[in-house]
Amino acid sequence: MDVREGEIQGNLEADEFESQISHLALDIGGSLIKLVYFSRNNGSSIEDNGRTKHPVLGGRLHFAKFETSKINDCLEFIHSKKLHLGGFRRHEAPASDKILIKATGGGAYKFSDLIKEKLGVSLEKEEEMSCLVAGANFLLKAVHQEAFTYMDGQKEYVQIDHNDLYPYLLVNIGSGVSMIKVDSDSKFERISGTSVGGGTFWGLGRLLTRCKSFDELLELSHCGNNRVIDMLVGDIYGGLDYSKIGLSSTTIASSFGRAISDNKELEDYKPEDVARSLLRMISNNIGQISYLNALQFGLKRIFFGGFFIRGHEYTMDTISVAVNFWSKGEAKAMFLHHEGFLGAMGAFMSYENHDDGDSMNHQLVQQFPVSMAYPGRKICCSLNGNLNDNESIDCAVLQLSV
Ligand SMILES: Nc1ncnc2c1ncn2[C@@H]1O[C@H](COP(=O)(O)OP(=O)(O)O)[C@@H](O)[C@H]1O
Ligand SMILES: CC(C)(COP(=O)(O)O)[C@@H](O)C(=O)NCCC(=O)O
Repeated sequence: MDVREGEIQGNLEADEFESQISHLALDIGGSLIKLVYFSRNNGSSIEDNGRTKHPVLGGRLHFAKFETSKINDCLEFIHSKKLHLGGFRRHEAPASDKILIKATGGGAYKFSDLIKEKLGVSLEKEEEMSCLVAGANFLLKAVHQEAFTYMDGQKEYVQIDHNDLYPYLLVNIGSGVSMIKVDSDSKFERISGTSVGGGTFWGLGRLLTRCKSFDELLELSHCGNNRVIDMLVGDIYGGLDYSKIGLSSTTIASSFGRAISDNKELEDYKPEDVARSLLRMISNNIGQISYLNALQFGLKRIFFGGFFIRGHEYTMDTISVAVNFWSKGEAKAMFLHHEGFLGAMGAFMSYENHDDGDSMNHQLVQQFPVSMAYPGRKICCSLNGNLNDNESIDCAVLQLSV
């Protein structure tokens, strides 16, 4: 089981916690299942522009993930915490079909029957790209220190100007990669994608290194040296730079290229060198394709999400260098703290489209200050802004009478 928030009960006693859960959303991807859910604290009230007082549900957004291949563990987790009761209700439906949980990703289709059978709830499917965009827009606007750059070991938070966020390119590196041009809160287009993504890294890495987990593979790549396997420009040019076309002797000329002439077998290479080379190849390639798409559509800002990144320094550094190199410093790679939860967050946001006569008559609002709640949304979540240690985030639900 790979749950980021094993520690969620740290905030509340289990019983208390379970009774206060509302709104569970799922993103069931090719590799991982992501969960976002809201737990309530005690109510209070805030004023809307100093005039109307609205009741407020203080609470927390929680984030958790499981491997898709271990979906039964995930369903058990949901069941044990009674998270499945946190959907919306169709009052007119028969008892067995009353609760709907928002879900996105291919698994919302693939596992719909299994979830119905095990949890007795139906899935209300939300389109994956819309959810990614809604989640990214929301997190970028609502969470302080959501976006950052990473280059040469330096992490720098990016202040998001709500009036100058669009257009941008969203690159979601999940099992595969989707590239989405985001023009506004509601306008976007998936402009490209590549099948060489996180699933490729993990799949090939597992075969080549015999690592048992993704994190083990990432860790291994920390201490590897890609030069042992990659063919560098210097290997071809007798140690020289190829300055005429701007390539230094240390630039990779051909990923894994040395393996053709070394007369070695796979066992002769250190797994850490293989892992390093693979990570660099995939990250570089995604960075380059992303930049080319950004160039084609005149986009200067590129946000990278998806769990391939995993907050891993070397991955981010490689992507940043690729974007910087190809754009000659014109475009910038930025990363998102909630990288892999964009789709689940977007599915969570889509509860705003439902009025079940209960807790959906509300807005999740920016508590401080209220005016930052962005318009045109019933749920415009958030937050004091800061993330705490267990990755859950404080937020407030403003209950509106509609
Ligand atoms: N614990 C993990 N198990 C498997 N893959 C992981 C894990 N952590 C990170 N990854 C990487 O994240 C990718 C999945 O990212 P994600 O954004 O969840 O996409 P998807 O929606 O396709 O599951 C995997 O292909 C792998 O590269
Ligand atoms: C099919 C997908 C949208 C599914 O999303 P995922 O589970 O990988 O996050 C994604 O894998 C993808 O965009 N693949 C690349 C396909 C292509 O454009 O060639």
